[in-house]
Amino acid sequence: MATRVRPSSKRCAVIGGSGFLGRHLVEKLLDRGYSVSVFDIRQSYELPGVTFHQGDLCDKQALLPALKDVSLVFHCASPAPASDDRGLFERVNIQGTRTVIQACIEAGVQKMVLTSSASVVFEGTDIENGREDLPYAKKPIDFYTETKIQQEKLVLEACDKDKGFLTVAIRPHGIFGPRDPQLVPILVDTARRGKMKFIIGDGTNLVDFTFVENVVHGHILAAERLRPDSPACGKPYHITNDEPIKFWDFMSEVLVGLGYAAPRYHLPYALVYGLALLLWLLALILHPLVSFKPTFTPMRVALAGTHHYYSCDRAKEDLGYKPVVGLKEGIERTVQSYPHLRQGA
Ligand SMILES: NC(=O)C1=CN([C@@H]2O[C@H](COP(=O)(O)OP(=O)(O)OC[C@H]3O[C@@H](n4cnc5c(N)ncnc54)[C@H](O)[C@@H]3O)[C@@H](O)[C@H]2O)C=CC1
Ligand SMILES: CC(C)CCC[C@@H](C)[C@H]1CC[C@H]2C3=C(CC[C@]12C)[C@@]1(C)CCC(=O)C[C@@H]1CC3
Repeated sequence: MATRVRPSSKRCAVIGGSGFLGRHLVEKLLDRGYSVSVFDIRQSYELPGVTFHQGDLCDKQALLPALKDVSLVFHCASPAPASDDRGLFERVNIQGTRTVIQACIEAGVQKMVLTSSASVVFEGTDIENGREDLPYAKKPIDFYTETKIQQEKLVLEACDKDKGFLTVAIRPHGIFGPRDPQLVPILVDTARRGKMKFIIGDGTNLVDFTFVENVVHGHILAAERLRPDSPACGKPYHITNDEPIKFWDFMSEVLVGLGYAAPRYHLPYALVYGLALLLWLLALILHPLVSFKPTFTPMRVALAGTHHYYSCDRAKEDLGYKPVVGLKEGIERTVQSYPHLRQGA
């Protein structure tokens, strides 16, 4: 009689493992003795101990070989929020996540950890010390957020102890660190174009920025604590640095660290948000004729001018989470890692 080989608990797959967070996660998993199978639409590096599978996660047949003999799957793939492409977000984050779940069940995967986002509850207005029981945003701020909500619901609803398929979602916020393709590069590009002179609003709004290694730590704890008797089954967890900082202080520290001037002049929030909305609408209407991508999108302006910080008490209680790198050290290490983005480089 053919016996099915039980996948090793130290063999895992990282979907989206070529990305910023995914690669940091892969590196930490290797350090901890896991062997890793990466599935991504592109291959961005090579590492001993990692098997790469290149393909689109919407294609179940392409996914299955990457999940062979794997007991644990991390799903951290998503199109970049800046693409603002509704069709792409729906295809990858919603239909693609359905396919990932089906493929995991078919391949006998036992645990799945989704990288969701704390933004699933953000509607563009203040959130102070938000807990996981806040309702999902009824009016999500953009297509990215809208599809992250659907994605998280799909994954958490798929948790089924009887079938032996356990799921959990990690909701990070404002991830930063070495090799981030988004936050620091966009910030520096905006500064180089002379557009980082202004503070939107009064500059006192508190925000979470989370060093990438803390986000990785939260993912691995969730995976290792996820068992049929664990409170983590089918639940979302905020993972932050647990050190909310003024949005504009964080921006200034990064800018000054890289040799640029800190923003100084204040502009009223409502005015900038209104202009950003107008530009976004113009870009949408004129899209077939002219293509332009405004830097100050309504989403970025809302993130820059409101409080959005979250409690990670639930992760502390259920997962034993505690940040492993403080904000000050995280910022220093990030700034050091971008010599090519320094002023004058
Ligand atoms: N960067 C941030 O501040 C935050 C990110 N997140 C979430 O964290 C996750 C990772 O984000 P990052 O590492 O920042 O992004 P990233 O863009 O660096 O990585 C995403 C990876 O997904 C891959 N991918 C995209 N579409 C795919 C497809 N159809 N099939 C296979 N692979 C595909 C990309 O090639 C890329 O390597 C995402 O789910 C994102 O929504 C959540 C909160 C904050
Ligand atoms: C032009 C400036 C006003 C802002 C420059 C920095 C921004 C690019 C970033 C500040 C907060 C960041 C953020 C995200 C992307 C990059 C920022 C807008 C996310 C939208 C990434 C995906 C998420 O799930 C939530 C993040 C919130 C914070």
